[in-house]
Amino acid sequence: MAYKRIEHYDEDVTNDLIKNYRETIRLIGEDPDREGLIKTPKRIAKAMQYCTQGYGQDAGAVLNSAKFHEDISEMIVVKNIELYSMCEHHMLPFFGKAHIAYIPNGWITGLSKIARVVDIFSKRLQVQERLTTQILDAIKDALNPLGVGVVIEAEHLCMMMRGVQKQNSVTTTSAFFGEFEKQTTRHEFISLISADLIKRK
Ligand SMILES: Nc1nc2c(ncn2[C@@H]2O[C@H](COP(=O)(O)OP(=O)(O)OP(=O)(O)O)[C@@H](O)[C@H]2O)c(=O)[nH]1
Ligand SMILES: [Zn+2]
Repeated sequence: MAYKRIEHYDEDVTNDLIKNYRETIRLIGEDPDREGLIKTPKRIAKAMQYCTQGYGQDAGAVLNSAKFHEDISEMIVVKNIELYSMCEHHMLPFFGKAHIAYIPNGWITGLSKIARVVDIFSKRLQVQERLTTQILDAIKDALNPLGVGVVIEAEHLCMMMRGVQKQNSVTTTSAFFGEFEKQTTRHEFISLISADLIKRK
């Protein structure tokens, strides 16, 4: 699958979504023909396609598009990569930060490509755990590195604005492969990101 960015919206999908969101607006007791709402179904249709554009994108192709041969065996860390995703249970946003490290094995990738991979898997309906392992697997498969570590911290609106209504909980998920399964390597990575972890009073 080629790496593509959505620069236009699929007309048929947009028209079908507009019909759906007009109906949704009506079902929640609003008037879809009210002046302030008249363009809303189209806005949501575009926003939803934007927020789920990761389905049309291939993380492996992105990582391979800027892959360079380098004999480096030290840890590379890209931290504080902001992410916005939607939980697959409520289709409400969850958002936070990803911290990613890998130890190359002859190949490195462009730093921005690591952040692009986060976007590709975030812009789908997700659970935070699967998002974490998908990022890990994509880097593992594309670069064949000695190790990969991924830590994601996120706040889930489905736990904040509804449901259990906890405003301060932060969910941390992690996935480790290869060298990062060893405690020393894992500790080095965690110590490099520890100052950046989300703090709560
Ligand atoms: N493991 C995991 N759970 C998530 C994630 N996002 C949302 N959830 C949870 O998915 C669960 C769905 O539970 P259900 O009982 O089917 O749904 P619900 O009745 O709306 O649950 P409440 O949110 O507790 O009101 C909830 O516990 C959510 O907190 C995620 O990324 N990972
Ligand atoms: Zn949810």
